[in-house]
Amino acid sequence: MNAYLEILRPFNALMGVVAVLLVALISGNFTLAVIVACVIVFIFTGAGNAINDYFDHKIDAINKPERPIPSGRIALKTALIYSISLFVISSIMAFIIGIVPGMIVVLSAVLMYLYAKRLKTSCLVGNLSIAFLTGLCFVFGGVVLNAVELSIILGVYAFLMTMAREIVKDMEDVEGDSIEGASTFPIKHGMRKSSILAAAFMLIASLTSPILYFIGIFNIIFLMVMLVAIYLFLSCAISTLRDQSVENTRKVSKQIKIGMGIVFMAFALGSPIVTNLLQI
Ligand SMILES: CC(C)=CCC/C(C)=C/CC/C(C)=C/CC/C(C)=C/COC[C@H](O)COP(=O)(O)O
Ligand SMILES: CC(C)=CCC/C(C)=C/CC/C(C)=C/CC/C(C)=C/COP(=O)(O)OP(=O)(O)O
Ligand SMILES: [Mg+2]
Repeated sequence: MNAYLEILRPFNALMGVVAVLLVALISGNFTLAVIVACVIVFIFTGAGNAINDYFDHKIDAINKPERPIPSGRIALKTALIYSISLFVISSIMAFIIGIVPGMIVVLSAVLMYLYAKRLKTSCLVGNLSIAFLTGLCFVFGGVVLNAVELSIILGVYAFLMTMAREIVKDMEDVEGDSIEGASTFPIKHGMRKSSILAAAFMLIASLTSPILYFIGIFNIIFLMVMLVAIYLFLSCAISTLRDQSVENTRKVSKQIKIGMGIVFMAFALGSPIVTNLLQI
């Protein structure tokens, strides 16, 4: 894959795009602004991944040398200019949609930069920043599509599950992070307490998610598909509590991401448009 595309982590960026499309699908508000919002989220997420790799280049040279910067396929300064350019482009596009979307993107870009430069090494603050930005992805779609209340509800779930996954990722990176002098939750409070905190976030998000059916946002198909995701998240929680090894946390991190994909399908199949289509 081209290094300038790879550094954006296009799969993550597309997940952000899907989040915006889901808000459109669930709210039934399809306008041209959806397309612009999707492009903004793709570019912003890519910029966030690029600035993250820029500040991580030393630790990535040890842990992930195949990445574009440590492998020499993108020069360090070029990566910085590339990331900042993408933040500027996504901000300008957002202001074209409106003042509020523009302010959301600019403030998010500042938070993303601060996360990558400094916040990620501080206990829980880095996790909260990424989880907030991931949840804000839905809210950004809601602001553009005039479906703010719905998007906040979905954003809260994205926040909770991303918090769980970020803590698991910090457990996976505990060796490299401690060499770098980071003060992540696993380093400060140990792997056992980290596994309990991550499992708590997974359980809260999973076990409360059927509420979205009972309050009428989604149809019965949502509930059926969610049972698969809930089963996966519960097994991730149990696995993390049982085994805090790097190998197992790497496996759990991947499984949580798969669970997020299943939740995306539950949101789509459970949406009112499908309800009307199937007359259920
Ligand atoms: C139980 C329930 C309803 C959960 C909802 C979970 C859900 C739908 C989450 C959505 C998450 C989302 C919008 C993700 C966008 C992609 C993204 C950039 C997420 C932030 O990931 C940061 C992570 O550290 C990147 O690392 P990696 O994935 O290893 O590259
Ligand atoms: C607010 C708007 C307009 C959009 C939000 C769009 C989204 C989904 C933002 C999510 C935040 C984001 C860009 C996260 C990616 C940054 C990242 C890779 C964090 C993890 O970094 P590390 O802890 O270094 O882990 P890695 O090993 O994956 O590098
Ligand atoms: Mg990194």
